[in-house]
Amino acid sequence: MTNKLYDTSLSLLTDLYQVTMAYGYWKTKTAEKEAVFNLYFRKNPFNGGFTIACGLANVIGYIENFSFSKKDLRYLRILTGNDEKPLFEEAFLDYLANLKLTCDIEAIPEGTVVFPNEPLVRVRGPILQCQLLETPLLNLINFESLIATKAARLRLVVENDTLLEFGLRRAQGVDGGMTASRAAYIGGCDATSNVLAGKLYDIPVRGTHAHSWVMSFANEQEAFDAYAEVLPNNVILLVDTYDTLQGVRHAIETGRKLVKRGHKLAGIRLDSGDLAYLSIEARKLLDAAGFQDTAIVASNDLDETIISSLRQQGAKITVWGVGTKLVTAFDQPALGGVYKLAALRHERADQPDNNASAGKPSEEADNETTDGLAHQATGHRVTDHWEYKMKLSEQAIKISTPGIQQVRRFRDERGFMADMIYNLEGMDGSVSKSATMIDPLDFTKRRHFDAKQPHEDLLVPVFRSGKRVYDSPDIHTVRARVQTQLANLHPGVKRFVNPHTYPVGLEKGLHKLKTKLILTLREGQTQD
Ligand SMILES: Nc1ncnc2c1ncn2[C@@H]1O[C@H](COP(=O)(O)OP(=O)(O)OP(=O)(O)O)[C@@H](O)[C@H]1O
Ligand SMILES: O=P(O)(O)OC[C@H]1O[C@H](OP(=O)(O)OP(=O)(O)O)[C@H](O)[C@@H]1O
Ligand SMILES: O=C(O)c1cccnc1
Repeated sequence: MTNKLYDTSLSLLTDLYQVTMAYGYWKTKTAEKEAVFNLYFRKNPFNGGFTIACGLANVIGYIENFSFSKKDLRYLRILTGNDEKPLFEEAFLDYLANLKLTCDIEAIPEGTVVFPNEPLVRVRGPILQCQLLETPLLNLINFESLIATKAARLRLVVENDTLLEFGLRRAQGVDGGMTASRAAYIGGCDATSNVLAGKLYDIPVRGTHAHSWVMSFANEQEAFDAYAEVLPNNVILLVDTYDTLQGVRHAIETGRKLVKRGHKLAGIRLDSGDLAYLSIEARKLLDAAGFQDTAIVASNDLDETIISSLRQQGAKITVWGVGTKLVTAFDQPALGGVYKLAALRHERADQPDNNASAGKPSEEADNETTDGLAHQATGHRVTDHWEYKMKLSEQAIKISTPGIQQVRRFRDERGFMADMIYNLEGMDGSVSKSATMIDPLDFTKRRHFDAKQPHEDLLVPVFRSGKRVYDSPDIHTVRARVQTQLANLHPGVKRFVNPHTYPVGLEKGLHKLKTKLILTLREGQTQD
């Protein structure tokens, strides 16, 4: 029930520079050079302590449908450079016409809690193909992860109350609305008002009515009675069109008539004014009239801060309708996910690697000379020779991590303890015996894990040589996963004000590899 918006190839849904670089790789005969790219973000959104991974199902749909149609190629053919001459030569367009994705892709399943600098997706394959996937992968993962995280924050605040997503009218266009509804449900909403999202994604749909219904009648009582008459099984009356507490009395009147007909007044909705005060007063009126089971729904520019405050004020609201601030991720409109080249495969098996060590994740790595080391890999290739790549920056946080990365999450009986990023290709099995994790921003901070420490590797195979090897769980399973994942997080990581930083570090061998590479690259710069 996912991906229906992406049942067609969207291979041109990318930045032009990806296509021009693809052309460059093709032209310089490096298109097939094997590369590894990691997709990760550097900072949790909303000044929070965690992020929810989301968007993989749509990534899978995108990749499975990937191809350049005749129409796509016709368009690329007419693109010109500064000199008005065609950008791409015909033979390249023929190459694209026959291009089939053959990448290996690993990803962290949707609904997993993730943290800065961890690869959420790792793409390994011909560099031209990896490059073409950068923009769409970022587009798909960044937005959905952002919205799922926002919804998860709202869920933390509303606890067991009902959370409805009402955002379509304020969403960023059609797709923004659709994917936001999907991600919001995964993050923790109970239902959406978006009917198409309900249909395509199997999300429960719910709703009340608008002020226009009330305004279209001679008076409020008539409007409520008429609504109850036509929809007796879904009576949630919006009471604030004229005078809220008077509106509650009118709703009670309609409720009495409903009860006589064997139905019930399911709820009233407040959409303006002081929601704490009005909900408390409305609750008193409803209870006094015997409508203890009638729920009070609230909406009006809500977000997790306002809801938290309303609950602290003793508001008697049990159903929360959240629109604009959820689907637009109002206080942080983008997750800053990036996609960085982390390794390039050497073509000749006996070629020494002058740029970096093998990044052995073991205690022994310390004792070895790492210069020019050609290492044995334990994966499906007998000998792999990788040149590790990284992007330097003056800001430590912006320096990318090299390597073919995997994330190992350690846990104890209380929940998740720490995540260790390690270099898979440098792995010689010893990481499963014991491992040392180093804080990337303070190398003196270390943690040791022995072989008995329960753990899980987060990235799972999704595509092998372009063929899908992973079935996305249904959306309800993904949604449930978010809650079990959050239950494993220390409360300090989940708090909104100055959250505790969940420990994410580099395995010792990878830390060494990164440090050495930084030094090599900086030296290279000064010599130039
Ligand atoms: N008791 C409360 N504590 C904190 N925030 C509240 C409380 N009651 C309402 N709010 C929030 O205050 C914000 C705006 O309310 P404001 O009074 O400006 O407009 P309004 O109630 O929508 O008025 P109107 O729609 O009549 O113009 C909304 O985001 C609403 O959710
Ligand atoms: O406030 P949001 O979180 O976006 O939730 C959705 C809003 O959409 C509807 O009204 P609309 O905003 O269209 O009109 P109104 O502001 O006049 O109520 C509804 O009554 C909510 O207030
Ligand atoms: O059903 C509702 O009450 C609703 C739907 C969309 C936006 N605001 C409210």
